[in-house]
Amino acid sequence: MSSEHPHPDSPDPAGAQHAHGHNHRPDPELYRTEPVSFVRRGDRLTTRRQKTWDRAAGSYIVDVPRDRATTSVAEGTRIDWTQVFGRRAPLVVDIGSGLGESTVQGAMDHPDWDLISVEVYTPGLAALLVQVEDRELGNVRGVQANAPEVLDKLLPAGGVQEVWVFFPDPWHKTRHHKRRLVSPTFADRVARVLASGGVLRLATDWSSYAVHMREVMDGHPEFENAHPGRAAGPESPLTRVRLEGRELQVGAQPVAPRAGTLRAGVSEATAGATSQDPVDHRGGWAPRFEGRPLTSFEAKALNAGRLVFDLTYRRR
Ligand SMILES: C[S@@+](CC[C@H](N)C(=O)[O-])C[C@H]1O[C@@H](n2cnc3c(N)ncnc32)[C@H](O)[C@@H]1O
Repeated sequence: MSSEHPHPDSPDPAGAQHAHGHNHRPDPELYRTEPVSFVRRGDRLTTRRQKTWDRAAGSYIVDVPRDRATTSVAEGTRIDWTQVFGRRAPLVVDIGSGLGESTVQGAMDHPDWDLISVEVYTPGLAALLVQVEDRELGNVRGVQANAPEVLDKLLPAGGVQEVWVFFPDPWHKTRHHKRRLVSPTFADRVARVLASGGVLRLATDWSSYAVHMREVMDGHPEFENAHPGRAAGPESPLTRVRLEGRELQVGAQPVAPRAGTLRAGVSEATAGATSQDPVDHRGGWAPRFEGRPLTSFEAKALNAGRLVFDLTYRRR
């Protein structure tokens, strides 16, 4: 997957620089009120995916009226999911579904659920369609649109059972943090669509993003951590990253060493650590979600020595 996904931090994303620099290339995303969390990438499909797309997109990719950008959702759009799936079933929304592995796994494990893959990347959705056809899954649909707009405009208040955000683009550079998908406003959006008792599942292989996610979600009044205090202290993956210098091989940019007892090279990732105490006393990390397949993307992170942080929050 990563070979198909150029790292969002490598090229300067459209708009992040050109909007302020001397190169005034128009940015089609700038009309939006918030920076988007993705960079549009090549949409070229392999022959198999193209054939599948041509045959199956009409049935499985939900038709979304657009505003200005091709990934936008026009104001006033409503979707009747009962009509789309032909039944009323618990809705699970996989945001930034990549090549669709988690969606497909969820659909196979829970034929009684309906799964919605939200992804802007056409080859990802085409890969999803290949699996949906191969496995004859009737309980999956794809939506090709910007996730915050999907949450606001296409999903009913209190109508969703689970929202999954697995390995969102990390946006390492400080000036790009505003592009991170998980933010307080994102949490508000998820809170609106989740039913009471519904669940938000998060996973990332970057400790700085994990700390940020935990900060945002622990601070949100509508959510409670499903595993408060779990894996704190020496058990915490965060403690291990801090002490073992596991993010030395960061691809995107060199990580800044911190002063004090932390090993040189431990990143800003380490946000929240004091130079005296690298131990994560708070914990709250969830066990690995068993419904999350090991994607090639996650395998690559593990091979690079990074750890994976799972978080689960329940809507009050
Ligand atoms: C790093 S990949 C992870 C894919 C998958 N969840 C996994 O675990 O392998 C992140 C994906 O999120 C998608 N994405 C990022 N921002 C998005 C947004 N605002 N709306 C929809 N998809 C988005 C990207 O196109 C990319 O495919």
